[in-house]
Amino acid sequence: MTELELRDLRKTYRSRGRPSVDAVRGLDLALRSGELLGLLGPSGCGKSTTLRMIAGLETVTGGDILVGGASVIERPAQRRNIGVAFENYALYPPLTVAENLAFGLKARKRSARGDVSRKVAEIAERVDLTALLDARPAGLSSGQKQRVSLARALIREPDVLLLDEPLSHLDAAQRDTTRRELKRIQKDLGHTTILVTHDQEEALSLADRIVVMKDGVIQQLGTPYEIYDSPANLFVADFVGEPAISLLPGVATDDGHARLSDAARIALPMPVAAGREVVVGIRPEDLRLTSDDGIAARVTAHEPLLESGIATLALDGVDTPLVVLTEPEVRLAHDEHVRVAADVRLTHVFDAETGDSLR
Ligand SMILES: Nc1ncnc2c1ncn2[C@@H]1O[C@H](COP(=O)(O)OP(=O)(O)OP(=O)(O)O)[C@@H](O)[C@H]1O
Repeated sequence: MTELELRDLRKTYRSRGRPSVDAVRGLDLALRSGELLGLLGPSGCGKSTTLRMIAGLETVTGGDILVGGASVIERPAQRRNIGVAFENYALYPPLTVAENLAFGLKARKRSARGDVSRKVAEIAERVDLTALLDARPAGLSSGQKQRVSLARALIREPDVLLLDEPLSHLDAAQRDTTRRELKRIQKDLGHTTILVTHDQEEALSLADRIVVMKDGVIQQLGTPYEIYDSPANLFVADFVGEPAISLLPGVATDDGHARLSDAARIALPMPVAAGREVVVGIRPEDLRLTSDDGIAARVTAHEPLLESGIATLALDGVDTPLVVLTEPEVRLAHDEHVRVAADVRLTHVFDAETGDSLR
């Protein structure tokens, strides 16, 4: 069963004296029951607007939102049964954790007092908050506040769960643990979930599928592997991956190469008509330094890190730098001459004009 569906969903902001903004331009999406979908994109691409329209906190300019097959756009937020955990927690400071959780429940329907405390205890157990039920928000860490915010969204047993940048205020260590907990809780309880984030690592590690958005338009929908291994266009290739993919402009030759400059050529993974302007994309981990074959390059920077190093190379006559992951023991000097080879099967090729993948 499809639990949540967006059909040609649109939002235009109009304010007097200012040009209108098409924040969301015809979104079509169907989430399977229990699926966690990551909505990923840069600031201003329309993620929050989409989330707010689903939650009923923003009016819809066009299109439809269906939960369990029924349209909800005519329903006010409190009648949609959609749980939202906001980035800024939105907890009530004078109330204890238990009271904050109970508030979420009472706001929606009159529940018997015993029922409320049972539900609070149950959900606190689920998200590991039992020991903190009497604490107030001011005394909690960011990770704990995040869990209260999540618990408050979950306590209403929503049909759909919306998570807005759930890990953005956490430090690196908390982020790792909270991410794992979030995944466990979401899979345990089986909520159909949309997670909004601009952090690709968050999306890649948590989501069953990812939607990459730009300027209110879906660029690609796929599993984390599909998005990473087969980016649909230059934007997705560039946005997903850290360190970023190197994108090198070139011209296809009649012997199956892309000419990047007079001195630098690279084998193309598939036939492209000679003379066609392309952009060759190579991820840092798909390149290796070699002693004999490959292209001649000069080292412009090398950061030797614990697990692997990051080298930035200049190719003769090519303006775009090439970023390569190096083995942990490798040390490279500035201006050192090296040779570098790409794994042809993992090289991406895009149409220089449209930006679309040619695979
Ligand atoms: N209330 C509003 N009035 C006018 N324009 C708005 C309003 N809210 C958002 N916008 C505009 O709509 C576009 C999408 O904004 P939105 O907040 O949905 O993006 P976002 O991807 O969530 O960004 P961020 O990650 O920074 O929150 C932006 O151009 C933004 O300036």
